[in-house]
Amino acid sequence: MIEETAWAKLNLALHVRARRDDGYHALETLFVFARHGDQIALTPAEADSFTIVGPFADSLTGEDDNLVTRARDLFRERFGLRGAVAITLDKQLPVASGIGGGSADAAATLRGLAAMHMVDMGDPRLIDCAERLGSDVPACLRSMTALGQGRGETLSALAGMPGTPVLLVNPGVALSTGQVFDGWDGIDRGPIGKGDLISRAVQARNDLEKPAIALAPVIADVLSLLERQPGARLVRMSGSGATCFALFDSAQACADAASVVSAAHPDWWLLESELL
Ligand SMILES: C[C@](O)(CO)[C@H](O)COP(=O)(O)OP(=O)(O)OC[C@H]1O[C@@H](n2ccc(N)nc2=O)[C@H](O)[C@@H]1O
Ligand SMILES: Nc1ncnc2c1ncn2[C@@H]1O[C@H](COP(=O)(O)OP(=O)(O)OP(=O)(O)O)[C@@H](O)[C@H]1O
Repeated sequence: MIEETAWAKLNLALHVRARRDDGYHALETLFVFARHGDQIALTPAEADSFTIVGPFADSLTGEDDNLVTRARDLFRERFGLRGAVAITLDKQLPVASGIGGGSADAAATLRGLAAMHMVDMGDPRLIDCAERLGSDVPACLRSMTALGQGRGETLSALAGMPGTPVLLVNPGVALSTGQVFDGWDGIDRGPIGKGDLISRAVQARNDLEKPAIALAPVIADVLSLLERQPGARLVRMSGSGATCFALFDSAQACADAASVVSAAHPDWWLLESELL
C-alpha cells in the first residue's frame, strides 16, 4: 500500500492581475503548505474502487465526480496503463474552502500512482496531468513554497519558513472558486513585491478577500478575530476562501489563539499546524 498526504495549500498572498480570454484569471500568488491534510491510500487491486472516510466524507459522498478518480483515470490514460487500484481518501479538510482540498487530493493521487509505477516526479506527462486537473494541482504536486504565476501553474521555488506555527479557521461556509473570481472588480493593483517570504507576504494582499466577503460576510469576522490574537504575524484569507489563517511567532501563541477562537465559535473548523 502507498500512502500520501494531501497537504493543505495556503496562499500567503494572491494578486489577481487580469481576466483572460479562456475564462481564467492571470494571477501572482505565494504558495505554502501546511503539515496536515487529507490522506490517500492506494493499493493495486483486481478492480477499481474508491472509498471516502473521515470528518468531511459526507460533503463528497454521493457525487459521482471526484478529483481523485479523475486524477487516476487521467494518469492511466496519459501513461497507457491498465492495472486497477483501490483508493481510500480520508477527508480531513473542509470542501470548497480555499485550501485546495480537491487539488491536493488530485496531486497526492498522482504522486501515489507515480510511486507505484516508478514514474519520475519531473516527468512532463505527470506535470501535464496536474495542469489539466486544475490551476492549483501543479503547486500541490510539489507541495513546496513557490511563487505561482499564469493561472497558478507556472511555479518558481522560493525559500520557505518551515516550522512556522499556523492556525487555519473556516466558518463553515463553502464558496465556489469560479463565483469568487467573478466578483473581482477588474482592477489590477500591481505585482507582489520583492524581499523575503514574510515581508513580501505582509506587504501583499489577497484580492479575492473582498468578493469572498461579499458572498460570505462572516469571513470579515474570522479575519478580525484572528487579527486580535497576540503574536499573529500575518492574517489573511487563503485562495478563494472561506478559510483564513494566521501565522504565529510561537506554537504557544498559536495554541492560545486556537483556544480563544474555539471558545468564541465552537462551530467553526480549526486546524493547528505548521508550515512545511
Ligand atoms: C484561488 C486559487 O485556489 C489560488 O491558489 C486557485 O486560483 C484556484 O485553483 P483551482 O481550485 O485549482 O481552480 P480550477 O479548478 O483551475 O478553476 C476553477 C474556476 O476558478 C476560476 N479560476 C481559477 C484559477 C484562475 N487562475 N482563474 C480563475 O478564474 C475559473 O472560473 C475556473 O473555472
Ligand atoms: N477530493 C475532493 N475534495 C474536495 N473537493 C472535491 C474533491 N473532488 C471534487 N471536488 C469538488 O471540487 C470543489 C472544490 O473543492 P476544493 O476543496 O478543491 O476547493 P477549494 O478548497 O476552494 O480549492 P482552491 O483553494 O484550490 O480553490 C468542491 O465543491 C467539490 O465538489
